[in-house]
Amino acid sequence: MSRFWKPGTEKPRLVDDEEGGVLFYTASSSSSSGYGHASMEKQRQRLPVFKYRTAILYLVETHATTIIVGETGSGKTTQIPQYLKEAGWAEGGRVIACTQPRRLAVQTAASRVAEEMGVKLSEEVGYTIRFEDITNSELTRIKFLTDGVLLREMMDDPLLSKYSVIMVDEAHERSLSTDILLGLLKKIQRRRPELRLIISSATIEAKSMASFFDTSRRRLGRDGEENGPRKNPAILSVEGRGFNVQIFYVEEPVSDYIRAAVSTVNAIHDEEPMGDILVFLTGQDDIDAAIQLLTEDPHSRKQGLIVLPLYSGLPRGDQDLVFSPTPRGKRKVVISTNIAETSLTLEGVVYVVDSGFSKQRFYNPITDIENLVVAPISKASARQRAGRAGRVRPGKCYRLYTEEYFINEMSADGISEMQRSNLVPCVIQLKALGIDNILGFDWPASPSPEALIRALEVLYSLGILDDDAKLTSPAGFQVAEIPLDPLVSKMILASNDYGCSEEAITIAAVLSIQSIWFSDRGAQKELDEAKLRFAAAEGDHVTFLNVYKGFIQSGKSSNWCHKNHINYHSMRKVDEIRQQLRRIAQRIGIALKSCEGDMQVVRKAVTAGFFANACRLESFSHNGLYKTVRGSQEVYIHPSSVLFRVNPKWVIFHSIVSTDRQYMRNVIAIDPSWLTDVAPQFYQHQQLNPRPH
Ligand SMILES: Nc1ncnc2c1ncn2[C@@H]1O[C@H](COP(=O)(O)OP(=O)(O)OP(=O)(O)O)[C@@H](O)[C@H]1O
Repeated sequence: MSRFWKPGTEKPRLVDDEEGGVLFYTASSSSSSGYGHASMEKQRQRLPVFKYRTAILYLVETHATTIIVGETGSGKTTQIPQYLKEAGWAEGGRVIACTQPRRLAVQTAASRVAEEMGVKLSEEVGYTIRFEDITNSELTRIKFLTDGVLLREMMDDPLLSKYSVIMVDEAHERSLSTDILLGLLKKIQRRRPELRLIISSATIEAKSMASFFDTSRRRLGRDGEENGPRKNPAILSVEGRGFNVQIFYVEEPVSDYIRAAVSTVNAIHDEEPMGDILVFLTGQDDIDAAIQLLTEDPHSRKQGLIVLPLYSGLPRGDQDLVFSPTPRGKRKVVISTNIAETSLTLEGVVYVVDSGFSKQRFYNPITDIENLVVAPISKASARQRAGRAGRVRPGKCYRLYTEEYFINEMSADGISEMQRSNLVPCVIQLKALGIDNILGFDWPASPSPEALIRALEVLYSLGILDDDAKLTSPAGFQVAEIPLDPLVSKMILASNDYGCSEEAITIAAVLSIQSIWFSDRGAQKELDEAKLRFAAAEGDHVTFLNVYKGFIQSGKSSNWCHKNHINYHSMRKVDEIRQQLRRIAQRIGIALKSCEGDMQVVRKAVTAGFFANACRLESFSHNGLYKTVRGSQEVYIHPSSVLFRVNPKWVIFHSIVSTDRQYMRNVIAIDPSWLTDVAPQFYQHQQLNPRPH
């Protein structure tokens, strides 16, 4: 049996990192009083980055690119944009941009900076995430946004001309959008020497990033002298962090990280002084399981704990609870995915419990399947997670893996998303920005040629690229204008021909949020019954239409949602996204039209977008074994689908989740002849002939 170290029962160890220095520098005891009643301005001045204010402003002035590495919590995200503004970089109508890989980080950083500046969020300080623009084109001077949104802005303004400085924060995450953005910003710099870039992170490999941006040899003036700012990037290392974070490791590997996380939370609650706990698990399933153990299991339930989930699909109201102050005498436990890993400050958090895992995308170009799989995190992520403690007072981080594993086996940075994703969205984005030679694009880390070729092939079959691999006109340009996965956008475009754009837009809106169902723990039976009231024989997409229709007929009533186990906040969001998509559709020439209940045309429109995800029933064993038509991969219908156990012969799925098997989520029944109608180049007849048995 593995021996599980329990906090409080043995002496905590403060450990050294692999470079020999103390992993987390211990702040002097005077800092442990926290900021308490200090004024906001004093708080700002106590952050480690404050000592570097002049140096940062000097480097930004004199260098085209500045790379800033500073511990988590040192003040990079919240302070640097303010320093830039104070130094005049937002004068003359210019804007300072700060990008984040995650939506939640964008929202919280913008709120914090607005609060520190004493201004209303949406005016001088604002933010933009997909489907939510809290800025004012006249007033906003500091703008937080996801890197994906900044990429979209390039479609209207390829040189991003309104920005004076663009700070790419948390660059170590190497999200798909961050990498595309870095490649494009490097191009823009050549055309806009006055633009300044800041690349910041706690854990970035500064030297390789610097060599990527180093254009000094290419940019010498005629006489060999440099013009304007220096083209070789400056690297600044911000020393120090706010507060000490002690790191603890388990002595033996744990076999069940959910149970280990729960027992660690309970041990902290029993043994440690007050302070909230942030637990990192991998996804909603894990989180629900841990919450169930912490709140319902008589062996592990504790008094005085307020247990809250945090994941990207959580409705806004529930997310806000996480940020609300903890009532006196209680301890909040936030159980989160890696959404809380970077940039976030949860004020009451003193303890972090790190499972060592996260859900990551992995794409296989051979099978053409992108999976979300639970995989070990990198050292960079582990440091970010630990950095969520010790932000407003000293903290502790409990790692549910051994120290030896951390030092010897955990990879330093992990694999960038670019190298493990389906590249269809990335390729269309670059094409829309006029980058024709995708294979020759200057990537910070090159994607696999197979994945790129596969993406080109899919886009060609969708009619989005022509024989010269250029965007088709108008279809390719129209699809690129819709801020959704190109397969969903193609479905909307095709719905124009089938006369069902209203339905396709509703489906697209539902697919862009995590779930419209309210999954109350322990109420699975009631949820299943509620689903049956809306279930359509054609599949999940048509079921969504039934739910949306019911919601509208109820007058968008929260009561109606409650009675039907439907998440009211999600439906409000669907309605909002739907309105935005309708506006975009009209702008690009799609007629808004309903097919008035003719579900065959809706299914054809779905097929026109998702034909690459077609599957054929192979056998009824194990509740229905399917194989993908293109890659012959074994897949099953997910139990949450209305088609689970119904098993139509031919289906199309929206996405795959992997647990013990590969499960198709959001499934619709189709007629195989539609596949050759909508994508003759992709499907040759002979592939579709064998009958299921
Ligand atoms: N919402 C908040 N409430 C209270 N304090 C906050 C808040 N946001 C930031 N702070 C304070 O400002 C400090 C700096 O935060 P900031 O996000 O700028 O750091 P950072 O260097 O960007 O960290 P990271 O690398 O983790 O994103 C925090 O450690 C915390 O003390």
